[in-house]
Amino acid sequence: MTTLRAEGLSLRFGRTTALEDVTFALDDGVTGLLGPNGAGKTTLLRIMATAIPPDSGHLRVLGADPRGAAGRLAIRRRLGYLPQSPGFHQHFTAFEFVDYIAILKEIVDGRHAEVRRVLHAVGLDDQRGKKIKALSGGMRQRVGLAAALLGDPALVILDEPTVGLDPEQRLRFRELIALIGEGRTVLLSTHQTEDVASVCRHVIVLDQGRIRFEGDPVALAGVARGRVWTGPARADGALAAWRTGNGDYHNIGDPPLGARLADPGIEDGYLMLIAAGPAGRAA
Ligand SMILES: Nc1ncnc2c1ncn2[C@@H]1O[C@H](COP(=O)(O)OP(=O)(O)OP(=O)(O)O)[C@@H](O)[C@H]1O
Repeated sequence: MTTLRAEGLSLRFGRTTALEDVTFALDDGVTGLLGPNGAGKTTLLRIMATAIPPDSGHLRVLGADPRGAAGRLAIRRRLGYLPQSPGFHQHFTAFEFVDYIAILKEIVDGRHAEVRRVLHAVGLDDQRGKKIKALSGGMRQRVGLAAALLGDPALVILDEPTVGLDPEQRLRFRELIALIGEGRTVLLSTHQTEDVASVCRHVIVLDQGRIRFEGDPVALAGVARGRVWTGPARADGALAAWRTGNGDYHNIGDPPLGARLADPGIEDGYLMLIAAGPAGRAA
Protein backbone atom coordinates (compact mmCIF):
# COMPACT_ATOMS: atom_id res chain seq x y z
CA MET A 1 0.00 0.00 0.00
CA THR A 2 1.22 3.53 -0.71
CA THR A 3 1.94 5.18 2.64
CA LEU A 4 2.47 8.68 1.37
CA ARG A 5 1.76 10.51 -1.86
CA ALA A 6 3.04 14.04 -2.54
CA GLU A 7 1.96 15.93 -5.63
CA GLY A 8 3.40 19.23 -6.79
CA LEU A 9 4.62 20.40 -3.36
CA SER A 10 6.14 23.88 -3.42
CA LEU A 11 7.28 26.15 -0.61
CA ARG A 12 9.10 29.47 -0.54
CA PHE A 13 10.71 31.27 2.39
CA GLY A 14 10.64 34.90 1.25
CA ARG A 15 12.67 34.94 -1.94
CA THR A 16 14.16 31.47 -1.35
CA THR A 17 12.49 28.61 -3.15
CA ALA A 18 12.92 25.69 -0.74
CA LEU A 19 10.77 23.23 -2.73
CA GLU A 20 9.46 23.39 -6.28
CA ASP A 21 6.86 21.02 -7.72
CA VAL A 22 7.93 17.95 -5.71
CA THR A 23 6.02 14.78 -6.59
CA PHE A 24 6.71 11.27 -5.29
CA ALA A 25 5.19 8.31 -3.44
CA LEU A 26 6.49 6.17 -0.58
CA ASP A 27 5.83 2.50 0.09
CA ASP A 28 7.07 0.04 2.72
CA GLY A 29 10.83 -0.22 3.18
CA VAL A 30 13.56 2.39 3.56
CA THR A 31 13.70 5.27 1.08
CA GLY A 32 16.81 7.47 1.12
CA LEU A 33 16.49 11.21 0.59
CA LEU A 34 19.85 12.44 -0.66
CA GLY A 35 20.80 16.02 -1.37
CA PRO A 36 23.47 18.65 -0.70
CA ASN A 37 23.17 21.32 2.04
CA GLY A 38 20.20 23.54 1.43
CA ALA A 39 18.58 21.14 -1.08
CA GLY A 40 15.26 21.27 0.80
CA LYS A 41 15.41 17.91 2.60
CA THR A 42 14.50 19.15 6.08
CA THR A 43 11.75 21.35 4.66
CA LEU A 44 10.26 18.37 2.83
CA LEU A 45 10.46 16.17 5.95
CA ARG A 46 8.82 18.87 8.07
CA ILE A 47 5.94 19.12 5.59
CA MET A 48 5.51 15.34 5.68
CA ALA A 49 5.60 15.33 9.48
CA THR A 50 2.76 17.93 9.38
CA ALA A 51 4.97 20.51 11.15
CA ILE A 52 4.53 23.07 8.34
CA PRO A 53 2.13 23.25 5.37
CA PRO A 54 3.30 23.66 1.74
CA ASP A 55 2.35 26.82 -0.20
CA SER A 56 0.81 24.61 -2.87
CA GLY A 57 0.46 20.98 -3.84
CA HIS A 58 -1.28 17.98 -2.26
CA LEU A 59 -0.17 15.51 0.33
CA ARG A 60 -1.80 12.33 1.53
CA VAL A 61 -0.18 10.52 4.44
CA LEU A 62 -1.46 7.16 5.74
CA GLY A 63 -4.78 7.78 4.04
CA ALA A 64 -5.30 11.20 5.67
CA ASP A 65 -5.14 14.77 4.38
CA PRO A 66 -2.98 17.02 6.61
CA ARG A 67 -4.84 20.19 5.58
CA GLY A 68 -7.52 19.60 8.23
CA ALA A 69 -6.90 19.38 12.00
CA ALA A 70 -8.48 15.90 12.20
CA GLY A 71 -6.27 14.66 9.35
CA ARG A 72 -3.13 16.07 10.99
CA LEU A 73 -3.99 14.39 14.29
CA ALA A 74 -4.64 11.04 12.55
CA ILE A 75 -1.25 11.29 10.83
CA ARG A 76 0.66 12.34 13.95
CA ARG A 77 -0.73 9.35 15.86
CA ARG A 78 0.86 6.96 13.34
CA LEU A 79 4.05 8.90 12.64
CA GLY A 80 7.52 8.73 14.18
CA TYR A 81 9.76 11.74 13.50
CA LEU A 82 13.41 12.14 14.46
CA PRO A 83 14.30 15.77 13.71
CA GLN A 84 17.87 16.94 13.00
CA SER A 85 18.11 18.47 16.50
CA PRO A 86 15.76 16.52 18.76
CA GLY A 87 16.12 19.03 21.63
CA PHE A 88 17.27 16.55 24.25
CA HIS A 89 16.91 17.54 27.87
CA GLN A 90 20.47 16.87 29.03
CA HIS A 91 19.54 16.21 32.66
CA PHE A 92 16.93 13.58 31.83
CA THR A 93 17.96 9.96 31.76
CA ALA A 94 17.37 8.08 28.50
CA PHE A 95 14.27 6.54 30.07
CA GLU A 96 12.94 9.87 31.36
CA PHE A 97 13.41 11.55 27.97
CA VAL A 98 11.60 8.82 26.03
CA ASP A 99 8.90 8.70 28.71
CA TYR A 100 8.47 12.47 28.41
CA ILE A 101 7.92 12.08 24.64
CA ALA A 102 5.49 9.22 25.36
CA ILE A 103 3.48 11.60 27.55
CA LEU A 104 3.45 14.22 24.78
CA LYS A 105 2.32 11.51 22.36
CA GLU A 106 -0.55 10.78 24.77
CA ILE A 107 0.39 7.13 25.23
CA VAL A 108 -1.67 6.15 28.27
CA ASP A 109 -2.01 2.37 28.53
CA GLY A 110 1.22 0.58 29.44
CA ARG A 111 3.29 3.70 28.89
CA HIS A 112 6.35 2.54 30.84
CA ALA A 113 6.27 -0.89 29.17
CA GLU A 114 6.19 0.89 25.79
CA VAL A 115 9.18 3.07 26.77
CA ARG A 116 11.10 -0.06 27.79
CA ARG A 117 10.11 -1.77 24.53
CA VAL A 118 11.47 0.99 22.29
CA LEU A 119 14.66 1.40 24.35
CA HIS A 120 15.19 -2.36 23.99
CA ALA A 121 14.52 -2.16 20.22
CA VAL A 122 17.41 0.30 19.80
CA GLY A 123 19.75 -1.66 22.09
CA LEU A 124 19.68 0.72 25.07
CA ASP A 125 18.55 -1.68 27.82
CA ASP A 126 21.77 -1.12 29.77
CA GLN A 127 21.86 2.65 29.25
CA ARG A 128 18.33 3.65 30.09
CA GLY A 129 19.22 4.97 33.56
CA LYS A 130 22.07 7.13 32.22
CA LYS A 131 21.71 10.89 31.82
CA ILE A 132 21.53 12.11 28.21
CA LYS A 133 24.56 14.34 28.80
CA ALA A 134 26.65 11.28 29.73
CA LEU A 135 25.79 9.36 26.53
CA SER A 136 27.93 9.27 23.37
CA GLY A 137 26.59 10.88 20.18
CA GLY A 138 25.65 7.47 18.81
CA MET A 139 23.78 6.50 21.97
CA ARG A 140 21.97 9.83 21.95
CA GLN A 141 20.83 9.25 18.38
CA ARG A 142 19.47 5.90 19.52
CA VAL A 143 17.48 7.63 22.26
CA GLY A 144 15.99 9.89 19.57
CA LEU A 145 15.22 6.87 17.43
CA ALA A 146 13.58 5.11 20.40
CA ALA A 147 11.34 8.15 20.90
CA ALA A 148 10.43 8.07 17.19
CA LEU A 149 9.39 4.41 17.51
CA LEU A 150 6.91 4.99 20.35
CA GLY A 151 3.46 3.65 19.50
CA ASP A 152 4.80 1.49 16.62
CA PRO A 153 4.34 4.11 13.87
CA ALA A 154 3.55 3.06 10.29
CA LEU A 155 5.72 5.88 8.92
CA VAL A 156 9.12 6.83 10.38
CA ILE A 157 10.89 10.00 9.22
CA LEU A 158 14.58 10.34 10.12
CA ASP A 159 16.41 13.61 9.43
CA GLU A 160 20.15 12.95 8.96
CA PRO A 161 20.41 10.51 11.88
CA THR A 162 23.93 9.32 10.96
CA VAL A 163 25.56 12.79 11.04
CA GLY A 164 28.46 12.94 13.49
CA LEU A 165 28.61 9.20 14.15
CA ASP A 166 31.89 7.33 13.88
CA PRO A 167 32.06 4.54 11.25
CA GLU A 168 31.23 1.74 13.67
CA GLN A 169 28.28 3.59 15.20
CA ARG A 170 27.09 4.44 11.70
CA LEU A 171 27.16 0.76 10.71
CA ARG A 172 25.16 -0.20 13.79
CA PHE A 173 22.69 2.60 13.22
CA ARG A 174 22.21 1.48 9.61
CA GLU A 175 21.46 -2.06 10.78
CA LEU A 176 18.84 -0.66 13.12
CA ILE A 177 17.26 1.41 10.36
CA ALA A 178 17.14 -1.63 8.06
CA LEU A 179 15.35 -3.59 10.82
CA ILE A 180 12.89 -0.76 11.42
CA GLY A 181 12.16 -0.65 7.68
CA GLU A 182 10.86 -4.22 7.71
CA GLY A 183 7.10 -3.95 7.45
CA ARG A 184 6.89 -0.18 7.70
CA THR A 185 7.78 2.90 5.69
CA VAL A 186 10.97 4.77 6.58
CA LEU A 187 12.21 7.96 4.97
CA LEU A 188 15.88 8.58 5.75
CA SER A 189 17.41 11.93 4.90
CA THR A 190 21.18 11.74 4.55
CA HIS A 191 24.32 13.16 2.97
CA GLN A 192 25.92 9.73 3.00
CA THR A 193 25.73 7.71 -0.19
CA GLU A 194 26.93 4.69 1.88
CA ASP A 195 23.74 4.93 3.97
CA VAL A 196 21.73 4.64 0.77
CA ALA A 197 23.83 1.79 -0.62
CA SER A 198 23.49 -0.27 2.54
CA VAL A 199 19.87 0.18 3.64
CA CYS A 200 17.69 1.84 1.01
CA ARG A 201 15.56 0.05 -1.53
CA HIS A 202 14.49 3.32 -3.09
CA VAL A 203 16.23 6.69 -3.36
CA ILE A 204 15.18 10.24 -4.11
CA VAL A 205 17.77 12.90 -4.95
CA LEU A 206 16.74 16.46 -4.16
CA ASP A 207 18.74 19.47 -5.33
CA GLN A 208 17.76 23.15 -5.19
CA GLY A 209 14.26 22.17 -4.12
CA ARG A 210 13.62 19.85 -7.06
CA ILE A 211 13.63 16.09 -7.44
CA ARG A 212 16.50 15.17 -9.72
CA PHE A 213 16.24 11.39 -9.48
CA GLU A 214 13.88 8.75 -8.14
CA GLY A 215 14.58 5.03 -8.44
CA ASP A 216 16.57 2.22 -6.90
CA PRO A 217 20.24 2.53 -5.83
CA VAL A 218 21.44 0.49 -8.82
CA ALA A 219 19.72 2.91 -11.19
CA LEU A 220 21.32 5.85 -9.35
CA ALA A 221 24.78 4.33 -9.95
CA GLY A 222 23.70 3.74 -13.57
CA VAL A 223 23.29 7.50 -14.09
CA ALA A 224 27.11 7.65 -14.27
CA ARG A 225 27.58 4.58 -16.50
CA GLY A 226 30.15 5.39 -19.19
CA ARG A 227 30.96 8.67 -17.42
CA VAL A 228 33.51 7.48 -14.84
CA TRP A 229 37.16 6.89 -15.68
CA THR A 230 40.52 6.72 -14.00
CA GLY A 231 43.73 8.34 -15.16
CA PRO A 232 47.07 9.68 -13.95
CA ALA A 233 45.80 13.27 -13.65
CA ARG A 234 42.69 15.33 -12.97
CA ALA A 235 41.02 15.55 -16.40
CA ASP A 236 40.20 19.01 -17.82
CA GLY A 237 36.46 19.32 -18.12
CA ALA A 238 35.64 16.60 -15.54
CA LEU A 239 32.54 17.55 -13.54
CA ALA A 240 34.20 16.12 -10.42
CA ALA A 241 37.59 14.47 -9.85
CA TRP A 242 39.58 13.28 -6.88
CA ARG A 243 42.86 11.51 -6.18
CA THR A 244 42.49 7.93 -4.98
CA GLY A 245 44.71 5.95 -2.61
CA ASN A 246 46.85 4.49 -5.40
CA GLY A 247 47.61 7.94 -6.82
CA ASP A 248 45.25 7.68 -9.82
CA TYR A 249 42.50 10.21 -10.34
CA HIS A 250 38.84 9.20 -10.37
CA ASN A 251 37.05 11.45 -12.90
CA ILE A 252 33.35 11.94 -13.57
CA GLY A 253 31.97 13.65 -16.67
CA ASP A 254 32.44 13.23 -20.40
CA PRO A 255 35.44 10.89 -20.79
CA PRO A 256 38.13 11.67 -23.36
CA LEU A 257 38.75 9.21 -26.22
CA GLY A 258 40.51 6.05 -25.02
CA ALA A 259 39.73 6.75 -21.33
CA ARG A 260 39.97 3.83 -18.88
CA LEU A 261 36.29 3.54 -17.89
CA ALA A 262 35.40 2.35 -14.39
CA ASP A 263 32.22 0.83 -12.95
CA PRO A 264 30.15 3.63 -11.42
CA GLY A 265 28.98 3.59 -7.79
CA ILE A 266 26.06 5.37 -6.14
CA GLU A 267 28.31 8.29 -5.22
CA ASP A 268 29.29 8.72 -8.89
CA GLY A 269 25.63 8.79 -9.98
CA TYR A 270 24.77 11.26 -7.23
CA LEU A 271 27.72 13.56 -8.01
CA MET A 272 26.90 13.45 -11.74
CA LEU A 273 23.39 14.70 -11.00
CA ILE A 274 24.47 17.41 -8.60
CA ALA A 275 27.50 18.61 -10.59
CA ALA A 276 25.55 18.68 -13.86
CA GLY A 277 23.07 21.13 -12.25
CA PRO A 278 19.35 21.50 -12.96
CA ALA A 279 19.82 21.28 -16.74
CA GLY A 280 21.49 17.89 -16.44
CA ARG A 281 18.37 15.99 -15.42
CA ALA A 282 19.39 12.40 -15.98
CA ALA A 283 16.42 10.29 -14.93
N1 LIG B 1 12.64 28.79 8.39
C1 LIG B 1 13.31 29.19 7.30
N2 LIG B 1 13.37 30.50 6.95
C2 LIG B 1 14.03 30.91 5.85
N3 LIG B 1 14.67 30.09 4.99
C3 LIG B 1 14.65 28.76 5.27
C4 LIG B 1 13.99 28.26 6.44
N4 LIG B 1 14.14 26.90 6.46
C5 LIG B 1 14.87 26.60 5.37
N5 LIG B 1 15.17 27.71 4.65
C6 LIG B 1 15.92 27.75 3.38
O1 LIG B 1 15.32 26.80 2.51
C7 LIG B 1 16.32 26.08 1.77
C8 LIG B 1 16.20 24.59 2.08
O2 LIG B 1 16.61 24.37 3.43
P1 LIG B 1 16.55 22.94 4.13
O3 LIG B 1 16.94 23.12 5.55
O4 LIG B 1 15.24 22.30 3.86
O5 LIG B 1 17.70 22.15 3.33
P2 LIG B 1 18.42 20.78 3.69
O6 LIG B 1 18.51 20.00 2.41
O7 LIG B 1 17.74 20.10 4.83
O8 LIG B 1 19.87 21.26 4.12
P3 LIG B 1 20.93 20.60 5.16
O9 LIG B 1 21.42 19.35 4.51
O10 LIG B 1 21.99 21.66 5.26
O11 LIG B 1 20.21 20.36 6.45
C9 LIG B 1 17.66 26.68 2.18
O12 LIG B 1 17.99 27.68 1.24
C10 LIG B 1 17.37 27.29 3.54
O13 LIG B 1 18.23 28.38 3.80
